[in-house]
Order: sequence, then C-alpha cells, then structure tokens
Amino acid sequence: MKKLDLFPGGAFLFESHYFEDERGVFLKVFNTDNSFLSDYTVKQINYVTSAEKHTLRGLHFQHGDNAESKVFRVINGAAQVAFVDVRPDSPTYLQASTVVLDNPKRAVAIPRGFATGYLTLTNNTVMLYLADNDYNVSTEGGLLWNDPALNINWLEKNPILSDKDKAWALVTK
Ligand SMILES: Cc1cn([C@H]2C[C@H](O)[C@@H](COP(=O)(O)OP(=O)(O)O[C@H]3O[C@@H](C)C(=O)[C@@H](O)[C@H]3O)O2)c(=O)[nH]c1=O
Repeated sequence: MKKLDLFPGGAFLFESHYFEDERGVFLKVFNTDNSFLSDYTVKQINYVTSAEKHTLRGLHFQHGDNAESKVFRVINGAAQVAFVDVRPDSPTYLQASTVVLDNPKRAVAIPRGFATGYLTLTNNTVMLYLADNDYNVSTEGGLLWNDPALNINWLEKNPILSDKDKAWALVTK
C-alpha cells in the first residue's frame, strides 16, 4: 500500500487494497489492519451524492472537542478536495492545499484541526467519508470557499453552493 504526505500536520493520500476479478472489485474502505488507519476511531461513515458537476461543499470544521479527522474517498466520479489548517498556533495556520480524487482506490486522510471542502468534477459524484467524531451543529464552523486569504486554486470559479456555504465570513489574518 502506498502513502503520500500532502501537508505538514498530517494530511496524506493513500491507496487501499484493491482486488479485481471477472466479477468486479473488492475494495477495503476501512480495516483496522490498514497501518494508516489502525488508530482511527470511526464515529461516522457518510455517503454523499452530488448530482451536478461543480457542486462545492465546505469549507467546514467543528470547534474544540468536536473537531473531526476525516477520510474522504470518491466512489463515483471525481472531486477536488481542499483542506485548510485552522489550528491557531500552527506555523501553517490558514494555509490550504488540494488534491483530486478520481479513483475509489485512493483516499485522503485529513487530521483534526483542518477545515475541509470539496468540488465535484463530474455529474453524479459520490463521496464516502469517515469521521472520527460525532456531528454537532452547535460547534460547526466554516470558511468561505473563495476567501482571498486562503488562496485556494479551485478548478471551477463559479460553483454550485448551499446557502449556508455562501454565507461564511471572511477570515482576518
Ligand atoms: C455534516 C453532517 C450533516 N448532517 C445533516 C445536517 C443537514 O441537515 C444535512 C446536510 O448538512 P450539510 O449541508 O452541512 O452537508 P455538507 O455540506 O455535505 O457537509 C459536509 O461537507 C463536507 C465538505 C465536510 O467536510 C463534511 O464534514 C460536512 O461538513 O445533513 C448530519 O446529520 N451529520 C453530519 O455529519
């Protein structure tokens, strides 16, 4: 299994065990004997469909004890996943990076302390992601997807957004 570090603080891309024969594919989405996820506690597994290409969800995080580490995997279509360091004491505070997922074999693991978002690159994109904490709307925070302070190189500049995601405030550095 391969691993590629993407960002200081622990974001990484990895490739899962994948078996294919004449019947189809067998892919381990989560297994505790995967050395990259052996310490990961799954609290949620979320399946999210987006009908339209260029739908953007995010950027979201949860504050304090509700912070989540997430493992994103596209199981149909393709998406550009973005993550932003929101740890105030971090030397890379408010720095962002992105990675394109276009194969169910590959997943991106993003630690606690990052805001996350993704832009679909195809119609009918299906995202399956793990989270290591429960959802608590009262601790949800967000960043505006195109905040100039984050300088994220999104692959579409006019995406489809929820009303919630249009309304996040700009950060002040
Ligand atoms: C995120 C989430 C939402 N919900 C509910 C709230 C709401 O009624 C409905 C849709 O929520 P949202 O509009 O926030 O869904 P969405 O915009 O898809 O939110 C997701 O975006 C990506 C980028 C992430 O990083 C995820 O952690 C999550 O925040 O689902 C839960 O019950 N549990 C959850 O964990």
